[in-house]
Amino acid sequence: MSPSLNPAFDVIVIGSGIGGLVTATQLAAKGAQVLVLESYLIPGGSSGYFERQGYRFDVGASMIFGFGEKGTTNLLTRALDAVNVSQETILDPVQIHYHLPNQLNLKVERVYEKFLQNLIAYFPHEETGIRRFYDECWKVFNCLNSMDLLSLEEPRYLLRTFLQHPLACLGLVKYLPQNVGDVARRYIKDPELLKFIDIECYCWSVVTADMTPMINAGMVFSDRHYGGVHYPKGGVGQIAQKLVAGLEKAGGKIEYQARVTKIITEKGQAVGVQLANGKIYRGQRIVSNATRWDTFTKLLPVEKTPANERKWQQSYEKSPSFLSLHIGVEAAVLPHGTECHHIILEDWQQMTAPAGTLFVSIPTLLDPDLAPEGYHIIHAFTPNWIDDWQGMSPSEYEAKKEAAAWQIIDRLEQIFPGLDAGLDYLEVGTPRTHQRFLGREDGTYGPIPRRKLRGLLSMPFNRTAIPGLYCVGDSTFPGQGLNAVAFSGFACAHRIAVDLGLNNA
Ligand SMILES: NC(=O)c1ccc[n+]([C@@H]2O[C@H](COP(=O)([O-])OP(=O)(O)OC[C@H]3O[C@@H](n4cnc5c(N)ncnc54)[C@H](O)[C@@H]3O)[C@@H](O)[C@H]2O)c1
Ligand SMILES: CC(C)=CCC/C(C)=C/C=C/C(C)=C/C=C/C(C)=C/C=C/C=C(C)/C=C/C=C(C)/C=C/C=C(\C)CCC=C(C)C
Repeated sequence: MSPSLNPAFDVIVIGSGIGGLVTATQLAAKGAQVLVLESYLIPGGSSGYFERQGYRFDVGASMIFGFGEKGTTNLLTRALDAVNVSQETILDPVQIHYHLPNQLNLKVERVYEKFLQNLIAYFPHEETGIRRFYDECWKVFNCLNSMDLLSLEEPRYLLRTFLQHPLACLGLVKYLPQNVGDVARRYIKDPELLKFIDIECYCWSVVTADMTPMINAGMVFSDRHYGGVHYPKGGVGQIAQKLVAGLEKAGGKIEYQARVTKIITEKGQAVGVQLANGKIYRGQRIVSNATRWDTFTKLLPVEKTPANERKWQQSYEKSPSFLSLHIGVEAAVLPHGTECHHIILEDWQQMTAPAGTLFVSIPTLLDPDLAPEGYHIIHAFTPNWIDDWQGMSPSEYEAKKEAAAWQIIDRLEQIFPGLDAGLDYLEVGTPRTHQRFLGREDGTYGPIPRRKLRGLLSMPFNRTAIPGLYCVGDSTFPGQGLNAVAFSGFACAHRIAVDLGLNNA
């Protein structure tokens, strides 16, 4: 064996985002020899963290679904359980505090009826429509929450699930091609209320209701009141750290600073990977947790991009990335009773424009240990395209970052007066930062439809046209979100376990 050839693994996972780690832990728990290769220093990808001057900042995600205790949709709880690890979480009593145009100032309370009452108070003439719309989202959720969530590419699972839960399966078949906008307009007429439904979608799908799949909305709009939104004690980075601990307990391995530069194919089949340092690993199955754009244009030669991937790229494009402010601030700036998550928008016309909608997360309100005593963390971020940050000198880049940061701070001042004076720490990340540290082309948050599509019908599952190669993460069904990529991980591991003939597949 040549010195650069390492022994074969059953499964090699490229990337340790939550999608990659759920795949890896599920397979290790089923007895597969698994290797995860992560280019960065720590696991987690977009769910990672970094520490500065006593603050522990989350890189990206902070509003976490999937930590509930009951049902089948609590996929993060289940993923950790499967490898005998657990994570303490803190229940968030309000999912989002919206600060919207025309003084629409509304809290999405954990208790469903309270949320409905808050919304009905603004739109009393639409009470029936509001109830019917959100109740229909519950129908989707109840279907999902009644069945084991595994690979839709595994016919025996589909048949078994259909025989056990025929009505739930038929319900999901009905909703799979639907988008939220069409359902909402069936019940709601008030244009401002429809705008509210748009931002309810936009703040996690980064597209309006017309383009947001009904299945995903069913999950988000119901689970926030069922399993609830939780924050992991110690920061979002803990989820990946715990999954890695579970992976290693189950006999799996992870290597850091291991950047895969090539997926090796032989006779058209994926058989291994090559790292930037030249090392080669062989595996029976290769899983890419990199985005589809990175997988099919960087890790494989562009000219070999399968036809179905080209077709997919005609339906989906990269969403914008984010401009992110990681702020440390004196605790006195935040009034007593401030909620953890806020959405700020001053003008409906600007909702989908770059730097239009402002997302705010203040995790120290739930876990004060993430900041020095007497201080809070504010993570403020807003969609932004990488093109606006290219082709400038280092000093121009720094100046643009600073100007953009102060515009955001000015907007935050409207909600949290005194923020500027109470600033203790400020770090600005741009789409270039996301691209560099997360290995995501253009720093994208994930795929979005190029035009109105039929719900989730065109989102690819885990297998690819290249035998032996699978994808996992937010470039696969059902898209963005930690609980969504956890589903993708469960499904990917299930399909591979069947393909490898593992026990307990
Ligand atoms: N601001 C935000 O809130 C935000 C931003 C982006 C994504 N997200 C969320 O994060 C989740 C994404 O999870 P995911 O599992 O799809 O992936 P991910 O992007 O979080 O993780 C992918 C991992 O793969 C690694 N990687 C990429 N290319 C590699 C290579 N060639 N070799 C080795 N390692 C490589 C990256 O370093 C990263 O750790 C989604 O839920 C999404 O919604 C949130
Ligand atoms: C057999 C027959 C006949 C049939 C069959 C049918 C079936 C079975 C079907 C099935 C289906 C399924 C399973 C599906 C699944 C789905 C899922 C799981 C989904 C999920 C989803 C989730 C989601 C979407 C989530 C999301 C979230 C997010 C994204 C979040 C975000 C957040 C952020 C960004 C933040 C914001 C805010 C602030 C800060 C304020």
